[in-house]
Amino acid sequence: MEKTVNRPKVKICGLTRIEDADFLNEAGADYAGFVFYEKSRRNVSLKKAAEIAAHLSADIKKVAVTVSLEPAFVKEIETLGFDILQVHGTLKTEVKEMTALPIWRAVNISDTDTLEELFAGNRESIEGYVADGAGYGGGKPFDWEVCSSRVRALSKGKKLILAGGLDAENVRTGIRYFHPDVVDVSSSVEEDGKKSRQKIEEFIRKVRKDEQ
Ligand SMILES: O=C(O)c1ccccc1NCC(=O)[C@H](O)[C@H](O)COP(=O)(O)O
Repeated sequence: MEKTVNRPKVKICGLTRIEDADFLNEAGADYAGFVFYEKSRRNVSLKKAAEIAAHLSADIKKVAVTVSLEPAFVKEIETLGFDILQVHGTLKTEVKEMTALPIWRAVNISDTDTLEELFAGNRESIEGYVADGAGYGGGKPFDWEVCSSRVRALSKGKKLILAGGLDAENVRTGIRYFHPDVVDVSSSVEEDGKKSRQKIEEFIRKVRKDEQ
């Protein structure tokens, strides 16, 4: 018998095609992530992101996923109607000061010894922490066993978004470890580098499966 845990919302990250929006609508995702990072294979232009976003159901929140976001880019993201700014790398002071959008601070965990440092600072200006694996959208989990209680404590009072190598097989374990508000996935819901309708549906089904 599985112990009852909270049912988190689901973010599907790295949309690159209009049909990806259809997949999220059909599967009932809660958040859609658009990657603005030139080095990523999931990078999209603002124009392309706007085109895809226009096909999303109104109740799916749009997350702009960025790395060391430049202040000059913030207004453009706001103009396109994004709901949340997700910032990996450095969170610049000017960015915090200039936007009213909720900020999700991503912490890419590679060295568990430095976990506390990753969560340090910026606390008052952020809405949530994305606890993510090493690399950007790398599809690898961090050490849940070593980190879960510390991550829960460090993110207390903020939203916790669990990311990094989640898939339909491990997501319920991740939920039990972290009790996240949101689970965030990209790599495992792809087939040949493209989002897969079937994998997205399967992932969301697993997250929302009734507890027994
Ligand atoms: O996905 C990317 O290419 C990416 C590039 C730059 C910054 C962040 C990126 N993805 C970050 C995410 O939103 C999450 O880490 C992602 O959904 C989890 O990815 P995965 O481990 O592949 O499931």
